[in-house]
Amino acid sequence: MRRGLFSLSDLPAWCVLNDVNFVDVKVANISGRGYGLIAEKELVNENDNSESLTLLTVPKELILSAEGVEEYAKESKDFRQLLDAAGRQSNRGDILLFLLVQLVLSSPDYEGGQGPSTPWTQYFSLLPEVIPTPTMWSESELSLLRGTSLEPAVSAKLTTLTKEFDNLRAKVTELPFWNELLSIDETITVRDWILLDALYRSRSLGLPKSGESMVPCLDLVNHSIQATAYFEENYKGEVLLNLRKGNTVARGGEITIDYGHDKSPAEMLFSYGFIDPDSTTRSLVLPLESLDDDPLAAAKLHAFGTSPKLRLEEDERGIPHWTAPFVYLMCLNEEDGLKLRVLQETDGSRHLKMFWQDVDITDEPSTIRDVIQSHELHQVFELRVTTVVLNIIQQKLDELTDAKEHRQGLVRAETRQAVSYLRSLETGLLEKSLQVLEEQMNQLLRDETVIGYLQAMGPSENDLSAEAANDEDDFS
Ligand SMILES: C[S@@+](CC[C@H](N)C(=O)[O-])C[C@H]1O[C@@H](n2cnc3c(N)ncnc32)[C@H](O)[C@@H]1O
Repeated sequence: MRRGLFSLSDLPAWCVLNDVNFVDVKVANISGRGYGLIAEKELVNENDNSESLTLLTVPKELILSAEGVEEYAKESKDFRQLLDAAGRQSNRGDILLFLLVQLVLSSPDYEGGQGPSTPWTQYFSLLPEVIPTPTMWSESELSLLRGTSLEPAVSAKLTTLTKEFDNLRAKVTELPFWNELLSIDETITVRDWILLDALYRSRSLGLPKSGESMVPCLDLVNHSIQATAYFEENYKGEVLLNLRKGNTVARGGEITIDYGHDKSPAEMLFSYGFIDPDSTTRSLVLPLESLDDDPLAAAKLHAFGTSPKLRLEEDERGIPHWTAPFVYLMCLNEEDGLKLRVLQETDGSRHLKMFWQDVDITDEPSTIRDVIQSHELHQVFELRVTTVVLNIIQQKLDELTDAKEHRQGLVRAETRQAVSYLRSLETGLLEKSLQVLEEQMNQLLRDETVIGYLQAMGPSENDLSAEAANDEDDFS
């Protein structure tokens, strides 16, 4: 659907009308970052200054939160109908529906009849049409992600967004206005839904009282690890942007906030469409799949409860560490002491229970790593686990280095640059992790219990251990 027009020069009047107050700062174009906030004069907040220096105040009524959505539903019967038909599953989903309404109300194609506009209706047109997040990339750009940890995440997200949009269309068939826009005329397509999701993901923030919300004007502030400002929600429910203590911003200098310095490079690119080399932790997350020949695979996945992941992260000394509690479940079986049982309650309901040596770990499946420590064969278990993790990392590294660049189609220079940075960070982390795991494996292979166990297993198992680092098997 065509977007409405609302330029930066219209913003001051909108702010006056809606009680948004900028103090000594203004919105400007920032090279390579879209809009951002800059100082109109030198801003100083001394360390010992007990008063916060507030640069922006946004009234509670403008905050787009779960409460804000409900307020609008009270004012607009049409929106309430839409929410009742297709919403109330999650705060995010309801906010996306609110944004969908604003997209329609603010479009030059809109011919009226859908209830009152809100301050957001006009403000929506100021928001970018193109967000650099991967869900909005072209096929050629997406192909650059091949082998990275982001490839499965983006593909899964696009599948979810398509399903959400199809669901939305199915749920509004009884609402003629929306049915026409979404299904008959197809004026609104899945591309619009992807845009709304990207806007939400890249511009929402967690407020202490209102929860995950979008705050107009505060969402124009860019990120830096050396952030000069921070936001807060005061007792009146207003959102404030304050200069940090001990900070000075020169006239014309940009005011920034910290979007979160514990995010991995892939998460940063996924949520915001850029990687800040200074602010990302050296980490990556890979989805885990059960071992092909594990007869208990489905039960273990069910008992684990969440989708299993392998996380690699470098500490401050640059040493990589891995966490993947599910790999312990992958490598343990009945004969080791892992039991999965379906228990029937007196009311007839059935539950899957998981035990390690008769200790019930159903509620805390991730504690498996700790509870096996006291077992006499725990070094043998560690060897299996290390072998599996090592194989996963080796395979990922091969995928990453084997992926050939697909040169067809348009690829923006900034996208190519971001992906190439991501690839080099992930390659480095995988290589380092591999080295550490190989050392761990060699140490385990020198352990007396492991040696004894492998000898007892006979020559074939022994040969296996000698080539463990390259082995596809899991020793189980
Ligand atoms: C909350 S918005 C900030 C305002 C935004 N620049 C605009 O024009 O509306 C977040 C988006 O700003 C851009 N951005 C913020 N900080 C950035 C940075 N340090 N480097 C590059 N882009 C940045 C990214 O496109 C990100 O998705």
